Amino acid sequence: MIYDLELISVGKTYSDGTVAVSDFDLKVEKGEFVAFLGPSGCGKSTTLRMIAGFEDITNGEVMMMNRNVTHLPAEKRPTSMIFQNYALFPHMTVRQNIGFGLEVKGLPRAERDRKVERILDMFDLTAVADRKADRLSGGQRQRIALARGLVVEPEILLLDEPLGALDANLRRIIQNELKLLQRELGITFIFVTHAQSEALGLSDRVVVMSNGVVEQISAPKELYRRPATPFVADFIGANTLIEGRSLPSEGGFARLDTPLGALAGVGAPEATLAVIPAEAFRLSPQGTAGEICLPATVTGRQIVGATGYFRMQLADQREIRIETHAERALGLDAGASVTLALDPASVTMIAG
Ligand SMILES: Nc1ncnc2c1ncn2[C@@H]1O[C@H](COP(=O)(O)OP(=O)(O)OP(=O)(O)O)[C@@H](O)[C@H]1O
Repeated sequence: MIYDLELISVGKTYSDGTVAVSDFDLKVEKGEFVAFLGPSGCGKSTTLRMIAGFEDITNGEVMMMNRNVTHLPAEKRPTSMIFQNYALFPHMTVRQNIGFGLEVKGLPRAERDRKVERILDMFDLTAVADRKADRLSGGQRQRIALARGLVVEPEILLLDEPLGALDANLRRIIQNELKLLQRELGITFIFVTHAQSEALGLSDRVVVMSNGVVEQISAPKELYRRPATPFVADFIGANTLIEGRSLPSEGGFARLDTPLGALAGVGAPEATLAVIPAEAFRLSPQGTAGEICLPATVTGRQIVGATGYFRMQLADQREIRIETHAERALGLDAGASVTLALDPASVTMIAG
């Protein structure tokens, strides 16, 4: 199998001793959209810059299409990078900005012009092609940055929080455009973001990072349904984490002895942490066969249209929030005792 991009145990220690990334392994197929997601400072940008060739690699190797590019300068790599602040040249026109990369590569004038015109048309920028880049809106600048990255026809496009400077509305619009564009061109995208919804909504796979290490690499749905580490369980979605002591498995489910009683879920028998997504809790007087039933007390309730929002206290005093149909919420005021049912298939058991 030939991968577009392969990171083999890649690490980066800055000269001041900061370990920004350790042992990063990743294989990316042609045309995949991969997001690097994690809190500020977790090493996302450093990894992207190492892939681009803007940052020396301390350990490990970077391969692109079976070729070792670890020590290849940035301009010789089949990559192109788009920065959060777009890094446009303000005094150059849109056309000059887009053509700059081709000029650096030494393409003949006629070919350069042809490529630039084509991409201006594709990004709907022909009308503003002769304007200076600093006389444009955020959305237009964003398009220019994308056009500039794509005009050099990279195999891999690297995007470092490219939508970070846009307001929420424009961000949504450009997210859609970006996804369509990526599908259409079939180019591999590596996208850095700290916005969970952006990573889960746009990418084929998400790499979750924390403190310079990869926590999990999964498709968005899998990441959401089956977090593999306590960090991911806490960072993605709205989960309740309950620690316990492992019990023998039963009925194909791992089991834990917890302060709430025995819990069952999907995972290894030696797991010690139950991860319960907010939407898995169901208000039900007796549950159905095979479900786990937990007693709870209503501590707060709000009805908005057809939805009832509850705060509930579990037996170990922790508070959780659940949503249900408004009609089920009627009569359940603060202080009411209820039973919450849980399907063990929706619970994930992991090592704590
Ligand atoms: N040039 C540098 N010299 C020393 N340490 C650095 C340098 N650049 C980044 N770091 C450190 O390396 C770690 C990773 O930084 P990096 O910018 O890769 O994180 P990030 O996940 O991209 O964060 P953000 O979302 O804030 O951009 C941080 O601890 C950061 O302070």
